[in-house]
Amino acid sequence: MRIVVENVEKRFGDPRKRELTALKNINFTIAEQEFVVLVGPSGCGKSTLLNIVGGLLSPSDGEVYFDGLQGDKVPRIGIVFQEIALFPWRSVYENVVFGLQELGASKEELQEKGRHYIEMVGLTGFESAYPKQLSGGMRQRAGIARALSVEPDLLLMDEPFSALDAQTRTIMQEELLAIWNRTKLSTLYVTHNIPEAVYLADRVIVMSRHPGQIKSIIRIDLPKAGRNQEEYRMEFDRYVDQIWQLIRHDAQEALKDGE
Ligand SMILES: Nc1ncnc2c1ncn2[C@@H]1O[C@H](COP(=O)(O)OP(=O)(O)OP(=O)(O)O)[C@@H](O)[C@H]1O
Repeated sequence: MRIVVENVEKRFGDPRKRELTALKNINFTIAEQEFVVLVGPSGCGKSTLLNIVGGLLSPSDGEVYFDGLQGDKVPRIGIVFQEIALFPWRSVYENVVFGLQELGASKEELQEKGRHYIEMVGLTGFESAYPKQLSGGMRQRAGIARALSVEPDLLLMDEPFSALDAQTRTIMQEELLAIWNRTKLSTLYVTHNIPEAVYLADRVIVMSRHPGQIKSIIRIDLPKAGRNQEEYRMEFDRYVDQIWQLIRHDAQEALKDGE
């Protein structure tokens, strides 16, 4: 199964007045078990593209399809946003199994999968806690468990750690990689943070802005586990620098435009 994004274009606004072309000529694929990261300056259309891939927005032109999905099965998509929208009146367990409940899972399945994914994100013991009793990092973990619990064909993550402090963010990146190594889900991940992209990605899609287009697609040829170790430091930094050089000009322009 492969996700194909073909000739996607997105225009906002009234065609009779001034339209904004947010995305133009977007073509890429996400292979089975591939972790693809979108990076680019503010306003280049990362979130718009993620929402189109997730079916939350429709493209003005082009299409997104799941190639090789069995029969006429509807793809399952798990989404994690920057601010996790947990239901405040539901416990961690009730939040995590929410999607499964919507899909009509049996009570046994809810319990089994709830336990499994809560354990996977390190929240065992907090099943009955409510979101307001959790730290920001724990809330993100619960949101990740909720997205995983439906066992999606594609996991979408839009800046999931950007509201966290730097230390928590580093820990969460490591944990996400460990979780990904267990689930191997096809993933599309949006971030501003270039080292985060190099740390997590099989491939990084670098975008430019006005209109949002793909500037380059870079394969990160470093072992997935341990790429932050000393022995890979030089290659890691070279990737970070290569991506920064591609983004730098657009990022400066975005700053001038106040985006
Ligand atoms: N609903 C909308 N109506 C009109 N314009 C929109 C809408 N959503 C996004 N845009 C515009 O489309 C462009 C891309 O926005 P988008 O939020 O996708 O960028 P981004 O790369 O995710 O930005 P950031 O990194 O700052 O979150 C921007 O110029 C934005 O103002």
